[in-house]
Amino acid sequence: MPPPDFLIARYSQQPPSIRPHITLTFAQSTDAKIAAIPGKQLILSGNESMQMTHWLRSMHDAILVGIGTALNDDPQLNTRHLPPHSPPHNLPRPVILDSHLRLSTSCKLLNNFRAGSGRRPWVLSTPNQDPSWISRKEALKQAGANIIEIPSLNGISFSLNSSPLDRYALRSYFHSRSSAITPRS
Ligand SMILES: NC(=O)C1=CN([C@@H]2O[C@H](COP(=O)(O)OP(=O)(O)OC[C@H]3O[C@@H](n4cnc5c(N)ncnc54)[C@H](OP(=O)(O)O)[C@@H]3O)[C@@H](O)[C@H]2O)C=CC1
Ligand SMILES: Nc1nc(O)c(N)c(N[C@@H]2O[C@H](COP(=O)(O)O)[C@@H](O)[C@H]2O)n1
Repeated sequence: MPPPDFLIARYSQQPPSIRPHITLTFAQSTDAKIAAIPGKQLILSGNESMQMTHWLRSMHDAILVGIGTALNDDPQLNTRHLPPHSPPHNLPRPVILDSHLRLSTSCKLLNNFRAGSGRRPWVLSTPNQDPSWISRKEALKQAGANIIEIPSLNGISFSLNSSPLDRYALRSYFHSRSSAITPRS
């Protein structure tokens, strides 16, 4: 089963570009909230909206979240709400902004990767000589994460059109948006 026509129409209209295509999405309550009490995941989307999110995930190379979301929600960022398909639906590459390497080695993203049901997560972090950062880096690498070191200026200074990420040929990002992340243009 392909994605719904309105999504195919929308995404086939993209002009060829040297910049990656970025889709920014968030679910919002009727009183304009996107998150609840820290430490508690808030599910706002109904079934149809969630399915659309998962179709969008299947149509992008990567999905970007901040470490706050990774710690709070322990997300999977996969396409499990879509009907089974052979070959399987495309899974987006999880990309996590995490300067201090706070990601848990037992998070679902790494568990799924090790179980063969998710892509290897890429963790964007800030180079650091602190022994505890180095030891967390080794632990996360052992757990399956790909750690990409990017210099930091008030958070990771990533720019989706001219950053080290370009080297990895990701041409489309699905940004599950929190309030915090704003890429530099
Ligand atoms: N309703 C919805 O659709 C969605 C809701 N959410 C909710 O949002 C909440 C999390 O929000 P919050 O913790 O504020 O934000 P994020 O999840 O975006 O995490 C922000 C953290 O990411 C790290 N970071 C590194 N580089 C950057 C950068 N360049 N720009 C911004 N952040 C960077 C920083 O931590 P450090 O300094 O340690 O690197 C920063 O504190 C959760 O409750 C989650 O459920 C999230 C996504 C979608
Ligand atoms: N589409 C959508 N609706 C909501 O109500 C949400 N809370 C979110 N949140 C985003 O999806 C991530 C969870 O993904 P999994 O279900 O674990 O695959 C969460 O971390 C937010 O990025 N999205």
